[in-house]
Amino acid sequence: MTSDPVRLWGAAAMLLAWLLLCAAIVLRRRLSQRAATRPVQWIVAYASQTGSADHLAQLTVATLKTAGLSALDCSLSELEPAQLRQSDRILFIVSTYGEGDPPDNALRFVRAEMQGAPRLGHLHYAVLALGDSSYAQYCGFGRALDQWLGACGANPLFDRIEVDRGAAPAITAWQEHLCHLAGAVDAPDWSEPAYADWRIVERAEINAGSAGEPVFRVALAPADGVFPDWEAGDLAQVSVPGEPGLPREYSIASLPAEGRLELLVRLHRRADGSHGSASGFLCLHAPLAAPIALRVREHKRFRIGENRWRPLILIGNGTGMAGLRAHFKERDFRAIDCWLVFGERNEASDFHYREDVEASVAMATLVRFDGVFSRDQEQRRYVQHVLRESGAALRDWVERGAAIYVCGGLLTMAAGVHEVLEAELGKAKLEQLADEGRYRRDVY
Ligand SMILES: Cc1cc2nc3c(=O)[nH]c(=O)nc-3n(C[C@H](O)[C@H](O)[C@H](O)COP(=O)(O)O)c2cc1C
Repeated sequence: MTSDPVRLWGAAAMLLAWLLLCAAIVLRRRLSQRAATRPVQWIVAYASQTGSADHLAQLTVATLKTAGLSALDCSLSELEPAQLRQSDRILFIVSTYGEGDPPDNALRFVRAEMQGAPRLGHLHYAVLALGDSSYAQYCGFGRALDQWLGACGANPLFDRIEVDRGAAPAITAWQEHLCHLAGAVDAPDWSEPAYADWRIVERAEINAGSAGEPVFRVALAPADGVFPDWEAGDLAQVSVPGEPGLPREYSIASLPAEGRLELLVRLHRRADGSHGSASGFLCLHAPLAAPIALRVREHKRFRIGENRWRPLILIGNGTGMAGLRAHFKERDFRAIDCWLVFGERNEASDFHYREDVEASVAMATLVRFDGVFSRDQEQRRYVQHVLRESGAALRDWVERGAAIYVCGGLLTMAAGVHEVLEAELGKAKLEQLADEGRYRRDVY
């Protein structure tokens, strides 16, 4: 021990310096930890069946980020209970399906959250509801969600905006609110890709003698010969002359490698006997040489995506064969099991793409094919009957990792198929498959 005051002061100074250094290190680490765990400022939660809400969510996030804010998008089912209870800003972009029902990727949220009434007084939110005013329950899910959030005490940033069939003014109104919230001056360009001129290269009625309305196979090619890229599952939007701003969407049945874009179009007949404007145009009135305004729309939720190496169960009816054909055609290039269940009225007249189905069966791409023709026997029989009778096979395929793709009429097929899948696989399992992107539907 020393009693020399100079040495004692020196030691004290060194100790102080060391303590200060330690404090600085701890403080710096704390600050950087806080920065790393700082919650994201904006969450954009979407619920989408055919990708429009999903696409708008991505644009919304990009706009917020451009203004220097932190933002992330997720599907409503991916929104964690803690995120809902802790975030103070969430933007909801949701569409409506069925008869006022939520899209598939909102089902978990509806069951887990909307049955209850968590206290959300801290939350500021806005709802962009996508819908179609020709349905009785216009924007039904968006309205229900908005009402529920209000009842839980959440605070609307501005009134719900409803978008009727993608109408541009409503989307512009949403953009303006966003720019205001983000403190941005210039609204970014959200315009959709332009239509290109296409021409019909072949058009044929393919169900002569059918008990149903005529179905046409319409093959198109771009006027400039340059095919855009698309994938199995994607959609073609056709702008009908005289009806700008209301494009009609059709599942694309072919792949770019085939050198044509094929659609299956059922000629729609109205109650007064006149033809639907879009189907009448494509099937009957559009002259073969005249330009048709068309653009391809990516349909992420019906693409193969993460399911590329999984066995596939393809289920559909009627013109839903279009979306399924693109998927099994693509499989011809890869040896992975595919099971197709297709329903129509009569085998003789309504077996769309018969040659392609038979070719894929011969190539063993389709290791199982069930054609279910409802009127070929006394008792009406539909795809859901085959699925019910094949419960063990269904479970086995899903056990082996299969993904399920459903394309066709909602009321004429998909609702019944959904019920059978729930019964055979279990409600929780089907929900889990939907969450994992292993149950995908393109229904209309
Ligand atoms: C089978 C089917 C059922 C629909 N039911 C409704 C409905 O009940 N109410 C509504 O407002 N819109 C309804 N729509 C329209 C969709 O909500 C609308 O097309 C929306 O823009 C789709 O957005 P998404 O691509 O994000 O799923 C329905 C669409 C389809 C194909």
